Amino acid sequence: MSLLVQKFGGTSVADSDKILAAARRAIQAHQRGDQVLVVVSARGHTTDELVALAREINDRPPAREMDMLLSTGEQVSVALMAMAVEALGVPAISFTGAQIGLVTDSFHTKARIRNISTERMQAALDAGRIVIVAGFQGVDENYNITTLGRGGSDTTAVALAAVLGASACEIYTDVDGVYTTDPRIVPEARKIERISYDEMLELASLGAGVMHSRSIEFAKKYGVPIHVRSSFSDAAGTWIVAEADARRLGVPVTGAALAKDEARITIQGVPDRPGVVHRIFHTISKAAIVVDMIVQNVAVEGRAEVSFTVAKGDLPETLSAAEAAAHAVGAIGVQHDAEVAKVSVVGLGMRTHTGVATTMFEALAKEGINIQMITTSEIKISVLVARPKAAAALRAVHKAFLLEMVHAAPPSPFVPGPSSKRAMKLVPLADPDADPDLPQGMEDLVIAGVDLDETQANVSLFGVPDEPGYAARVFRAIGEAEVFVDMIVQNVSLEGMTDLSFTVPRESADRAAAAVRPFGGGKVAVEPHLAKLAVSGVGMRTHTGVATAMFRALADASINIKLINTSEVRINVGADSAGGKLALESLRKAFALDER
Ligand SMILES: Nc1ncnc2c1ncn2[C@@H]1O[C@H](COP(=O)(O)OP(=O)(O)O)[C@@H](O)[C@H]1O
Ligand SMILES: N[C@@H](CC(=O)OP(=O)(O)O)C(=O)O
Repeated sequence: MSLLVQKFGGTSVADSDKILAAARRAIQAHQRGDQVLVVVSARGHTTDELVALAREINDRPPAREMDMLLSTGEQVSVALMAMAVEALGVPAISFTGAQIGLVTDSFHTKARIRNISTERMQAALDAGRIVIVAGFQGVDENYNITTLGRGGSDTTAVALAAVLGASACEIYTDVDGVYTTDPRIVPEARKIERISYDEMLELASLGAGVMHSRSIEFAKKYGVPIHVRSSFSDAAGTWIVAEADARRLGVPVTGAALAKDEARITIQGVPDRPGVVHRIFHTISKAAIVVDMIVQNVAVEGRAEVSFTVAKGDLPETLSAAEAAAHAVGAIGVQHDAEVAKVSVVGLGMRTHTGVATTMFEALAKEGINIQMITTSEIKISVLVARPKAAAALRAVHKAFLLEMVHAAPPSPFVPGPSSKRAMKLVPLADPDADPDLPQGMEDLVIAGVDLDETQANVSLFGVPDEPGYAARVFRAIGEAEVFVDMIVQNVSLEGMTDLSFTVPRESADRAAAAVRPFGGGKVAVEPHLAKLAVSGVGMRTHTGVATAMFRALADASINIKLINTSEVRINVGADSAGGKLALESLRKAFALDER
């Protein structure tokens, strides 16, 4: 008998009819012979209403009391859902997070799961009941109620599927799957039949609100297939699965996303020497701010510009941290823009297709949209644009990659394998016999590897005019010279001019330099010996300290950082090749230690 986890989001339990409809779905699966565990969120906009209510009373409500309050939304839902299932004639039992021993750390309003006890749920399932669990909540070691951060019910559902060895985790929502982009902004968006964990992780963090990034990290770590589908229809939705099951040949881009509420901070005139980048991000991560797009390009006259983005709401705190950091490292100043948005494309196919960046930049150029910043990773390209242009930029990019067509012919439906105990061995909390080599908490960071690539060269083009169409023309010329570009970094322009850096295979560096020489001020620099260092793993974004730890390890080895780009699953740094091996050693040492 296999076990199915079904999660119903706020929109799917908004009123009593919807609760009854969700209960019927759970019962259908139960009647097919599955054991069924249901995770529910607070009804409709309950959580938002509770947040607003708290703010009416106290504009800085204590985080512990906030969790006490917010967790009530899900408690209402589980009770009603259990009543609905019982009303339809099937035995059910509801549990809060505390009642299933979902133990978290004590970071109120953004707690991480450490451990879950399966006994009580398993006993109820074995007794033939449908088990209903409150999403989004847990309890710390001292029995304080905690919540997992907004959207956290997805994480609860996937975590329960992981520890119980469910055959799949179904996420029921108000759309019938993951779309090529947000269908509210681009009505031509198409449903994606299958997507890999890494692509979904990128899309989720880049703005596709349909799934919570942390839940995908869980699914990847524990191998849980996720099926995102509509609560209001029986149509197959989107399967989020391992790469081998998701690959689509011939398609470079799987989806596009928009993060609307971003703010950009630039630290100007940062001295180009080892340790400086580490000091900057250490100061910012100490303020518990999640830094997103980090861009540093090659220094001019011993000074570089370091830019990064944060959620707009975090801007005031970030600015004070950035100003302190700038002062500490002897930078010239801090500049910011609160009116920016990030548009990204994601696809496994980018690893093998050339010209993806050019297509994206040309689509934006055609709409007259200026690209303020560029950063890339193996499977994504992100650009920063002015917020009022964001929706038009997303539509243009979606169209350029023919995303309204590529998913029209669905592959055969994914069939999950039999239920198996895929869960990693979990160490009981505070167990004196715990194996120090195993993660202590389910959401601990897992570093998969540290790599050194010494085959690349860096090409920088200085004095590029900051106007629409430039990046498109430059990368078209590189494409025509048949050069495969790996990392692209363009920092924000401060005086109407910007610099563009990119990495290419060493043997094609001169060809690339010749191709871009006609552009900009014509000043091109080739750094033929670049060491590209990468740290990859699961939890890189949610554990903000990873980039900082990487920069610290490089600073300790006196390695100067020249280029940075980050993604959900990887942080890449370009450094002087002379120190490559030393840097690799230093990183290996740094990440052998458990981060938290
Ligand atoms: N790429 C995407 N595919 C599907 N939906 C998306 C995407 N990007 C954003 N969305 C939005 O996410 C919404 C569903 O997420 P959410 O409101 O959190 O649901 P729930 O309350 O069920 O958890 C959809 O209504 C859709 O507008
Ligand atoms: N109710 C919580 C948790 C959650 O995950 O909700 P939903 O599944 O509706 O996104 C929130 O609004 O953040």
